[in-house]
Amino acid sequence: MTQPAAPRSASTSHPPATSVRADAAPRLAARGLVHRFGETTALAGVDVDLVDGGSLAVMGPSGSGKSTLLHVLAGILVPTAGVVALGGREVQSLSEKERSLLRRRRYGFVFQFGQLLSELSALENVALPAMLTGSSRAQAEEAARQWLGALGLAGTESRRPGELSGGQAQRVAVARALVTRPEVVFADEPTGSLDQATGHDVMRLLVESTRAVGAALVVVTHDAQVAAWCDARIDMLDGRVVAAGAVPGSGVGPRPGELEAIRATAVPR
Ligand SMILES: Nc1ncnc2c1ncn2[C@@H]1O[C@H](COP(=O)(O)OP(=O)(O)OP(=O)(O)O)[C@@H](O)[C@H]1O
Repeated sequence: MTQPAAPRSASTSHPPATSVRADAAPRLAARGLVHRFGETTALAGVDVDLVDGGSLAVMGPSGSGKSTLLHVLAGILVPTAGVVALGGREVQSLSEKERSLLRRRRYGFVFQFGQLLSELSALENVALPAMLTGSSRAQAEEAARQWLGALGLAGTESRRPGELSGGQAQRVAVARALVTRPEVVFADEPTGSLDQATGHDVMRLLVESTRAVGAALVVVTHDAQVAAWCDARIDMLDGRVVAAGAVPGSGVGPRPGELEAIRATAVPR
């Protein structure tokens, strides 16, 4: 087992920040990422490796480039320079349509405000991505029902987002992100709208269930306690990684029975 080390300061020649397991080939690898918005350089040369089952927190002050990094890694933005490779295949040269398909089929997303569709039930919100990637309605709804159960939401299937608490809505968002068995999950301030206890509950489920399906996770957060749930963390400033390292003693593991329920869940890739 990898022994966690204290975060270390990064030099200009530091190795890529990685979501731990130095021996594993990265699922998503980024090298030399630069992104400019006009005169503003949001990313000034960032290297990142995300490994299967690993989790990486991205921290830093407002304007340091965290969201831009997430958007470039996820293929929402095309970098001005640098390379992003998923499973060894470069993605930044794909067409807009191909990147859109990639995001739908191989990535999951969790945002600060779950962005659930208000007119759909919790079950329909979770089933929708599975249907969009080719599952029948019956298959998708069965997978959605299992995910909702695994995340402690049995009984909420028919409720609309407006009838859920903030924590329940974010857990539905986690289920929706994972129902397609993505390879990488991107979360931007996933607990930003929640109180601390509820936020920890959501982070625990997000980290453990992402790990259980073998996906890589990247979490943008302002909150060091949220980052502490991840295996590793990078700190950004002015578009650069200024510190990178493993997070000591991260996570406390799932509650009894929870991981089994999660493992038994989800539609095949
Ligand atoms: N669409 C855009 N157009 C122009 N400049 C942008 C755009 N998006 C971000 N920027 C600029 O790029 C830099 C990095 O922004 P980014 O949103 O990535 O930072 P952040 O660390 O995520 O900030 P926050 O914590 O406030 O969300 C900032 O200077 C920001 O003003």
